[in-house]
Amino acid sequence: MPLIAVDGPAASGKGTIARALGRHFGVPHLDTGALYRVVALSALRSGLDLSDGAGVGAKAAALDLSLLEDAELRGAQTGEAASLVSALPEVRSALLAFQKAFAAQPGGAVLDGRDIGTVIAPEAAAKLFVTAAAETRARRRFLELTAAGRDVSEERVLADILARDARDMGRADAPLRQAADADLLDTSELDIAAAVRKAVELVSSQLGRVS
Ligand SMILES: Nc1ncnc2c1ncn2[C@@H]1O[C@H](COP(=O)(O)OP(=O)(O)O)[C@@H](O)[C@H]1O
Ligand SMILES: Nc1ccn([C@@H]2O[C@H](COP(=O)(O)OP(=O)(O)O)[C@@H](O)[C@H]2O)c(=O)n1
Repeated sequence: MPLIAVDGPAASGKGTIARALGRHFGVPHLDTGALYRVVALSALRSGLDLSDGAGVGAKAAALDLSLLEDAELRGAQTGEAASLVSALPEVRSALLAFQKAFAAQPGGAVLDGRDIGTVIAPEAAAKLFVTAAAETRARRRFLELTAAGRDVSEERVLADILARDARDMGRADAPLRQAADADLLDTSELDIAAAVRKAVELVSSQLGRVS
């Protein structure tokens, strides 16, 4: 059964695509970014210093999955904090086993994140690296946040996204990068339906199937 890895920068549409791939191929989906967001939210609420590897690592080891439903999970502050805590090796190693176990399900799986094709599931049968122009990504995230009732400016969202991408690509432990065997999917000029169609086509071809 197919194991599919989807990576890419913030608001590129990787979650939307990964969810759709899960439905199309009939495999469960894991949004790994949400795990880092849960850790960030726990750390923020406990007043931890976000560079405290041991303290934040303990939050990752005792993952409070009820926070997946928290209203603040998708907020910009949580995303920024997630990008800070995700650079801590203690946090990455505490989340490794959970993600690897999800990927190893006998029925297959699709995971999206930053290091799925490179670290979590390098053996994946199909890999996509989803990207889009930074301005396009900022626009999408801005629309998403304002639809959720958040008061943000598009300029601020763009600045946050650029800062987060730089940190995610520049960290020593599992940096964001395209795996050598991943297909690049630029969604800048594609709406959701077209992006999903293209993703299904690329993954089907990697799996040696007709889409
Ligand atoms: N191709 C697309 N065109 C327009 N909007 C998109 C596209 N893909 C995703 N979106 C929207 O952009 C936002 C971010 O998408 P998401 O899949 O959550 O990105 P990521 O998981 O990469 O952060 C969501 O509101 C989503 O509905
Ligand atoms: N596999 C992953 C997934 C997310 N992350 C981190 O978690 C943060 C939040 O991830 P996310 O996927 O929810 O962010 P968006 O792309 O949705 O904005 C990212 O900025 C990364 O720093 C990671 O390091 N490794």
